Amino acid sequence: MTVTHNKSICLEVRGVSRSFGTKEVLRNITLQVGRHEIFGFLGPSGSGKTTLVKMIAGIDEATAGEIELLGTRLPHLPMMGRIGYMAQSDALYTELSAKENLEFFGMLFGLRGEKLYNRMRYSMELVGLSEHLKQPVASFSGGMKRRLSLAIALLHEPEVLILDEPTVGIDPVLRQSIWSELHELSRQGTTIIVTTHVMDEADKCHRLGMIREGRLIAAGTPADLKRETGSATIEEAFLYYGGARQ
Ligand SMILES: Nc1ncnc2c1ncn2[C@@H]1O[C@H](COP(=O)(O)OP(=O)(O)OP(=O)(O)O)[C@@H](O)[C@H]1O
Repeated sequence: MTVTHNKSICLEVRGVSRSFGTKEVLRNITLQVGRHEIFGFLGPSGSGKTTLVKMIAGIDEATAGEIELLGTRLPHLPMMGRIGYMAQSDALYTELSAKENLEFFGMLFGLRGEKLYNRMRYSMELVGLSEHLKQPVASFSGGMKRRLSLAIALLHEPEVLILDEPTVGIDPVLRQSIWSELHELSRQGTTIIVTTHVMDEADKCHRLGMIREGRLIAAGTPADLKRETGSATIEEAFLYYGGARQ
C-alpha cells in the first residue's frame, strides 16, 4: 500500500494498461483527478471506459501500471466502503421491492435505523422514485432500474462516486436534476468519476478524459479542449484529437 501525501488528489492512474488475453483494451493511461472534481471519461462504445472505471472502483486489476485512490493502492477491499459504484448493468434483486434492495445494500454498508431511512429518502427523492419504493423491481422500466442503481450508489454518502453511464434511459428533465445534484455533491466534497458518450453531458464535467481505442487522447476542461482545438463543441474537439480533423 502506497500513501499519497498530496491530499488534494483523489485519484492517480499511472501507466495503466489492461489486456484480455492478447487483446490490449487500455494502453498506458496516466491521469490525476483532484478531490471535489467531476471528471468525465468520454469515448465511443468499446473504447475502454467501463474497463477503466472498473479498475478505479477496485473490482478489476490492471495488467500493467498502478492506480491509487484516496492515497491507497488498488485493489483494496476496505476502500469499497468509501466508494459508490454504479455499474453499467444494474445489479439489483428484481424479485425484491426497491425498498428491500435499498435496505439490503444499506446494511452491507453498515447503515441502520433512522440513518438508513433518511438516506433512503434522500436518494430516492434525488432519482425521482419516492413513489415507487414498495414496487417490485421486476416491474421497473430500464430507466427506473438505472435510477435505483444510482440511489444505491449514493446511499452510504461515499467520498468517491464512480458512475458508469448513469443517465442512460433517463428523461431529460430528470437527467438535468441529477446533474445539478452531482454538482451539489461535488461542492460538498464528493469526487465524481463518470463515463459518458453523450456530448452535452461531457460539457457538464469539470474536466474530461477523452478515450479512443484504449488510449487517453486528451484531457482538460471542456472549455480548454474546445479552445485548444478551435472547436465549437466537445464533439468537434473529440474528432480533432482522434485525428479525424486537422
Ligand atoms: N472480460 C473481457 N474479456 C474480453 N474482452 C473484453 C472484456 N471486457 C471488455 N472487453 C473488451 O474491451 C473493449 C472495451 O470495452 P469497454 O466495455 O471497456 O468499453 P466502453 O468504452 O465502456 O464501451 P460501452 O460504452 O459500449 O460500454 C471492448 O472491445 C470489449 O469487447
